[in-house]
Formats: sequence, structure tokens, C-alpha cells
Amino acid sequence: MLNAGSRPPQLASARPGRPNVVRFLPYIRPFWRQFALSFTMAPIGVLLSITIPRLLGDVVDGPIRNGDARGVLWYAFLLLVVGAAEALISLIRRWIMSRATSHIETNIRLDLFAQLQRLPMSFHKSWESGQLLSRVMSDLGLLRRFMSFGLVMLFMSALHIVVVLTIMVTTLWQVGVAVLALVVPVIIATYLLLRRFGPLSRTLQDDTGDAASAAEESLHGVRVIRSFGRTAYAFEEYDKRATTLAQSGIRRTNLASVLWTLLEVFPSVLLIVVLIGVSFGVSAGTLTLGGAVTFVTLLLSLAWPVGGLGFLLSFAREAATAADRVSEVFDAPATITSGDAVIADPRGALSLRDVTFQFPDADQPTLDGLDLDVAPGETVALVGGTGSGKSTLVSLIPRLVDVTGGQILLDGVDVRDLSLTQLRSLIGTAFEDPILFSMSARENLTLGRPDASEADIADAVRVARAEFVYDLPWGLDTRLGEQGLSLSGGQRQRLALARAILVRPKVLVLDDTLSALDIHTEAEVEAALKSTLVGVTGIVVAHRASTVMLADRVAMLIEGRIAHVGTHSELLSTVPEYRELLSADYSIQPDLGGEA
Ligand SMILES: Nc1ncnc2c1ncn2[C@@H]1O[C@H](COP(=O)(O)OP(=O)(O)OP(=O)(O)O)[C@@H](O)[C@H]1O
Repeated sequence: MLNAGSRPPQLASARPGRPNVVRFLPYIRPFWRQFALSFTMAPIGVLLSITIPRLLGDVVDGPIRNGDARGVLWYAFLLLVVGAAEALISLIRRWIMSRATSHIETNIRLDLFAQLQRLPMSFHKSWESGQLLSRVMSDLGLLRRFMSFGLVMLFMSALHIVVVLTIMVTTLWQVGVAVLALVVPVIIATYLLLRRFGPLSRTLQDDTGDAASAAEESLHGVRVIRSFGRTAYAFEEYDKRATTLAQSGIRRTNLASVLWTLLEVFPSVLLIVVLIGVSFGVSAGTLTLGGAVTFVTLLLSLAWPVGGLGFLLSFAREAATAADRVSEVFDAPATITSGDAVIADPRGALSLRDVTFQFPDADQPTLDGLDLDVAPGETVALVGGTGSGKSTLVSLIPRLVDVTGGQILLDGVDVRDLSLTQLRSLIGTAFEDPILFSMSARENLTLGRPDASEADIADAVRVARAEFVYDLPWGLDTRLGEQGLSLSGGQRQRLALARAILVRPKVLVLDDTLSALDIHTEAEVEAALKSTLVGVTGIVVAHRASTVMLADRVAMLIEGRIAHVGTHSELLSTVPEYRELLSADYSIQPDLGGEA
């Protein structure tokens, strides 16, 4: 798996007044030869395309006027060669650019993915996944398409227009000036329309992200939606976002159509002016018939560059918006950064010193002044009512989030000062809701230790009572997860537990990992875990008395504070809230009662 920390983004830093799109230039730098070649070929293409009107003029004034059939054929051949050369140049340019920009897109996408891996959980909780997906996929795709052909076409169109207008002004200045007089208001109108286009394009791209989020959420929760009979409601919710998206698309296309129409009609208006101008020129004898043909054909050659300019300018605006949206993810602060310290001989002593944690949008702390020392090899169970802060506390240990006050020390070193790679290799975590990836059972198991041997895997599988993996259709190579074989909740939990054990952690954090197991399997797993936890520091979030039995000591959380610490028997006999909390299990396990 990608080590996010090892891939710093190449994106240039933000500067006031500098458009975000410019910040992506470092990605283009390794491919500057391809870009240089493509931009050098562009003027040759323009030159060839304006050669055709010149040849047409010459054939009219020469072979056609003189009735020279061989001459006409010769010009026809020349026209064919010029046309073919123009097509070949454009083909080569496309090949070069599509290869270069695909690499650029991949590099940006990898950096963006690494950045998403680096960003703290608070970022992922506050951003809808559809919004992130639309940035990773559609915005980057749009940027690539713009770099691949939009940029060079924009350059070619502008060059073509400038060259043709210059030829016109120098050949027949009266007509040239009239054409220029018409071009200026069109440029101003284009500029004004594009200013309105920017915000519309941003809204459309944001609405695309919203629609993607709605689709992702309802597909993810399709089981819940169906079981509550809320398919119609989910459809309505998606319909709302899809309609908003369609409306934004229509508003943007309406505006773009005005721009495109303006620029498409423009050459036809120019044609009238030019036709009147050249007919005066021909009758006054200042222009030959061939010259008139060249003039008119040159003007007609403007139809695509001018018509396409509207599309290309709006495309450039959309690419700028896509760059803004992608930059927002790159600019989000990666608050969980690696420290430099490395523990030479890790033992797994864990200490909480006045640990406080408050969610950014909460008005009071979720954890408030926690102190606890867990000795190497000791197992502490965290118990407490629902919402008392157990999961929040365990997420602080591997730094999924950071404390907002106090310190968590591992072997006396503040976890924020430790190398993140070492910290996460020392801590194995398994959550209540185990996430399995769309890969083989073996890859899922070895996620935290890709070099694990068959014997290590077998050992972890045995402790977690996950032997069922060997009975899957293709054993350890069976593909699991969203697009693979689906496992039961208990099987998933056991696989996640084996994954955490396989890391051979110094600290094993189990966040209610055994909740989906039946009582017998849980007892088996616990017995095996007990032998494994020897020498490993354990932090076990527990709801059942049976899980608490794994622990040497119990810390009871009440409203974000550690209210009681002691052995299970001590708390049972001295803390009524503890007895009450575990009463369900307590009543069905008389031997526990005996212990009390
Ligand atoms: N992003 C958040 N912003 C604000 N409050 C939050 C956020 N996430 C969780 N909380 C609150 O923090 C408190 C502690 O939650 P936590 O999940 O740690 O409890 P828990 O003890 O693990 O509960 P359970 O046993 O039900 O899993 C809860 O009141 C929860 O609503």
C-alpha cells in the first residue's frame, strides 16, 4: 500500500493573485520536450492551413485563367499534399500530447491520493466522499483533456486568427480595418460572458460532487434503505440532487451557447463585409480574382478557430475551476504529521497524561483530563456507557486523531514526536466495523505486514479463530470485499482481528472487535488471545463481561473521564455503576457473580 508520507505533492505553493491552475506547472516540467514539440508544430499547422487559400488564389490567377489543365492537376496534387501534411502533424501532436498528459494526470492523481491518505480523519468526516471522488476523477480528467488538446488548440486558434487578420490588413487595409472593428466588440462580449461562466462552471462541478455523494451513500446503504422500504425516499433525494445538477448544467450550457453562437455567427457577418470589400477591390483593379478567392477562403478558414474559440475559452474556464477544486484538497492542512523520534527498543508502555479531546464543532470536550499508565504486556479494558468516549480514546493512540490537550506517551515518548511509520507499526488496531478491501483474503490479512510468512499468517488466523479463510473457494487467494465474496459480520471481525495480530504489535487496540461473535466463538478467541497478549500491551474496548475477562485491569469511562480503575473483581464489588453496566452478562454468568 502507498506510504502517503513518502510522496510529497509537486504542486507549487499558493500565492495571492496567482491562479491555482499555474500551480500545476511543476507536473508539466518533466514533459516539457513533448509540450515544446507540440507547441512548435502548432505554427507549422497554422502555416499549412493558410497555405491552402494562397494556393487556391494562385490556381485561379494561373492555370484556371489560362485553361491549363495540367497546371490545375499539379495544384490539386499540391493541395492534397498540404492537406495530408496538416493532418499528419495534428495526428503526431495528438499522440505526443495524449501520452504526456496521461502521465501528468496519473502523477497528480497519485499525489492527490497520497494527500487524501495523509489528511486527518476530521477532514474525511467533514468532506462528502462523492465530492472527493469527483475531484480525483472528473476534475483531473478535465484538467488532462485541457492540457492535452485545449491548451494547444487555444494557442493555434489565437495564432490563426492573428495571422489571418494581419494578412487581411496588409493585403487590403480598408477591409482589414473593417474586420478588426468588428472583432473588438466580439472580444469584449466574450470576456463579459466568460466572467459569468466561471461561477456557473464552479456550481456545476460542485453539484456533480453532490450527486456523486448521494449516489455513493444510497448504494452503500442500499440494504438499510430496502429493509425500511424507503426506496422511493432515496430515489426522491437522489432526484433532487440530479435535478439541481441538470439545472446547473442547463444554465451553464445556455450561457456557453450564447458565446458559441456569437462566435459562430461572427465569421458569417465578416463574410458579408469581406465580400463587399473584395468586390470593390476587384472592380478597382487593386485585387486580382485569385487574390479575392484567397481573401475569402482565408476568411472562411477562420470559421473553425473563431467558432471553436468560444468552446476553448469556456473549456479553459472549466479547467481553471477544476484546478481550484483539486487545489482545495491539496491545501487542506495535514495536521497529523510524522515526528522524527524512533524508539530503539520498544516495550509498549502506554501512558495518558491529562489527555483531553474536543471535536472542532463541539462546545465541550469529549475526553477530559484522562490519566492512565498501562505497563508493557498489561491489558486494560475500557468500559463505559454508550457515547462515553471509548472509541475516541482508542483512536488517539495510533494518531487517527490527535489530543487537543495533554499527552499520550509510548515508552515515554509523546506519540506526536514519534515517526508515524514506527508508531503505526508498533500499534495493531481492529475496529468493531471491520473494513475489508476488494482484494484477496491474503492481501487483506497482510495489509499491515506485507512480508508475513505462511506460518505467521496461519498463527494469526488460528488466534483469531479465522480458519474459515482456508475453506473459501480459492483459500487465501479468494477475493473479498465489495466486489468479492461477502463474509458474515463475525467472519469479517475475525479476519480484522487476525490482520491486527499479524502486525505483531507492541500495543494491540481492539475497539469492540468481538461484538459480532457468538458466545462460544468469542470464548475461543479470547482464550487464544490471552496467550497472544502475553508481552503485548492491550487496550480493549469492551461491552461484555466476557471481554473484560481478557484484561488485567479495567478503566471505566463516565462522560469522558476515567471515573474508576481497578481489577474486574474490585470494580464489581465497589462500583455500582460498573455492576449495572455489565449486569446483562453478569446475570447469565454466575461464576462472575461468585468472583464478586
Ligand atoms: N465528529 C464529532 N463531532 C462531535 N462529537 C462527536 C463526533 N464524533 C463523535 N462525537 C461524540 O463523541 C462522544 C463519544 O463518542 P465515542 O464514539 O467515542 O463513544 P463510545 O464510548 O465509543 O460509544 P459506543 O460505546 O456507543 O461506541 C459521543 O457523544 C459522540 O456523539
